[in-house]
Amino acid sequence: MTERLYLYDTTLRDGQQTQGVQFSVEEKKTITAMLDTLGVDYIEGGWPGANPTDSAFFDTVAPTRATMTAFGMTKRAGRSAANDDVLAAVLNARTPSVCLVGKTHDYHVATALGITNDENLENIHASLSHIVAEGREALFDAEHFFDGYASDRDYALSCLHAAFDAGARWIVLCDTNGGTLPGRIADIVSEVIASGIPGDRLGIHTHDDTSMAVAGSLAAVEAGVRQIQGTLNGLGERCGNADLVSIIPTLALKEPYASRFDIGVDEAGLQSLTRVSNRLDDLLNRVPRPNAPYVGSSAFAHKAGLHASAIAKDPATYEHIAPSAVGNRRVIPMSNQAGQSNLRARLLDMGLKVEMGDPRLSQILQEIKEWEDAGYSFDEAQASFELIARRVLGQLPGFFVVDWYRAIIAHRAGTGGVDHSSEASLQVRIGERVELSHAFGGQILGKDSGPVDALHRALKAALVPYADAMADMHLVDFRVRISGQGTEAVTKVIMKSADGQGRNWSSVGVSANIIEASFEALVDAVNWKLIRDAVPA
Ligand SMILES: CC(=O)SCCNC(=O)CCNC(=O)[C@H](O)C(C)(C)COP(=O)(O)OP(=O)(O)OC[C@H]1O[C@@H](n2cnc3c(N)ncnc32)[C@H](O)[C@@H]1OP(=O)(O)O
Ligand SMILES: CC(=O)C(=O)O
Repeated sequence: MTERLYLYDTTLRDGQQTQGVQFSVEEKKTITAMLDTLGVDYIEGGWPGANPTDSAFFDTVAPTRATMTAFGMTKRAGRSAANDDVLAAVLNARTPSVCLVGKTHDYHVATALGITNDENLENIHASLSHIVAEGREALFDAEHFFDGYASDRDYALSCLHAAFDAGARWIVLCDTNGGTLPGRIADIVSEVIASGIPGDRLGIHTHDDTSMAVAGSLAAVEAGVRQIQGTLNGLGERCGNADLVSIIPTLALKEPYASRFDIGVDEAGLQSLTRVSNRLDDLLNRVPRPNAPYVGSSAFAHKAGLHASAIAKDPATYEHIAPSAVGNRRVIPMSNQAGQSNLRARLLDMGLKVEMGDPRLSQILQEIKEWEDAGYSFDEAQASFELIARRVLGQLPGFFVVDWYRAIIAHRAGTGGVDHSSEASLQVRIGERVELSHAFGGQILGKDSGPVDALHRALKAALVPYADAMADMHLVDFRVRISGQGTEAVTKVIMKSADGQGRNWSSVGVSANIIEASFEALVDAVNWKLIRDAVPA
């Protein structure tokens, strides 16, 4: 018999408090749909009345399976709950559930609110009673509860009981400043339960300021709380909130949780997790964190030769779960840490079967190690690795040859605006055909782009017979790293590209000259795309 453990998502509220994150109404709706498909129980949509976006979101969002929740704060002192305009705006969103944050730390009551402890208790009780009287499910976010408990245990508890007695469905214990460690959270939760608020009326809301928000949430569950609040990808104020993308699979797949709790997320929801996490990054125009637990592109990447060798025998040797359970996939990257097992696995991924002991395997490994010695790195540039392997195996089609290229940038001070600050020309041969092209850099985020963009455009324009393949290819990330010092320094460029068919790939270029390194990575990226369109893997 499993017990219900409720998931409460605050990506659209605390997640929006992340520095640099500003969701539009449409983005909020997209995220709402993602969360609803994932299977969380509550979606905190924002603070109606606090800003036009949140108000418009609540006015227009489609009905959800999850309980849509509006967030606000307890009423101000000196007025009734019914006469508090901030509370009225929250209720006007007409959500089935309302979460109000209130102070529970005596220091904050005095310093931030400037009122007496009793006035604050009255604000909490009256506000939560008002929500309940309006027929809504009421939640109380007990702000700074753990710090308040350390400062004045009895007062902090009396704040919780004021909300509980008013009929709040959930009392959510917030580690607002993120400084409380998991063991302490567990101890305090046990004491709250001993004070008379049962665990199935308690929630936990942690922040990641000590990198332990997930651990703190799990400690609270073990001590008895039955609601966890968190955000997708750990978005949130300062260092972020507890990451639901880690919490969900941990609860669903790991003991003692998996057999004990029902978290309402089914197998399909769990398998959508990697896609949901990447989609959020995409909306935020962020590069997904490769080492994100469960869903990162490196979460199941086996770089070391010994690991890859054992993985080929049984993936459980170096994987804590099957990557497919969370919609992720296994990667066996190539690098100077690799042996023949990595190599054969990678080649197989590309559709190239090479028998163990084939001398070309050693030749590819040797070349990879020599290239890496010269500054390249293939574990994060699998497209460039594939081109080397195909060349050694005699399976690299000759799509085009670049005869020459030239890139220039122009800067004219005081002209009051330059149409194009970079341009590039090049000549390519495609069989017998010779194509000469010229392009200007475009605009990226409203600014003139650089010479690499101009080269990219010129190359795409020159590859006339491959126009269709080029049309849906674009650059998604470009990273430059300098290694070595002074005149010995080399520049490594890692270029990440994508196409309209949902493929992502990375290529590498190395040179003392940043344009040359970039162009090398670009040519690899284009060749890989042409191979894939000709030979889908
Ligand atoms: C821990 C958390 O993350 S809680 C969520 C916090 N989220 C946000 O603050 C984002 C949305 N906030 C806002 O848009 C604005 O702060 C608003 C619209 C809510 C309020 O704006 P303003 O009226 O201009 O007030 P301002 O933001 O300057 O200050 C907040 C006021 O609320 C009071 N207040 C803070 N918490 C509470 C509370 N729990 N109960 C009652 N009053 C409170 C403060 O004392 C302060 O009052 P003061 O102006 O008399 O000093
Ligand atoms: C309510 C909230 O976000 C906090 O206390 O951290």
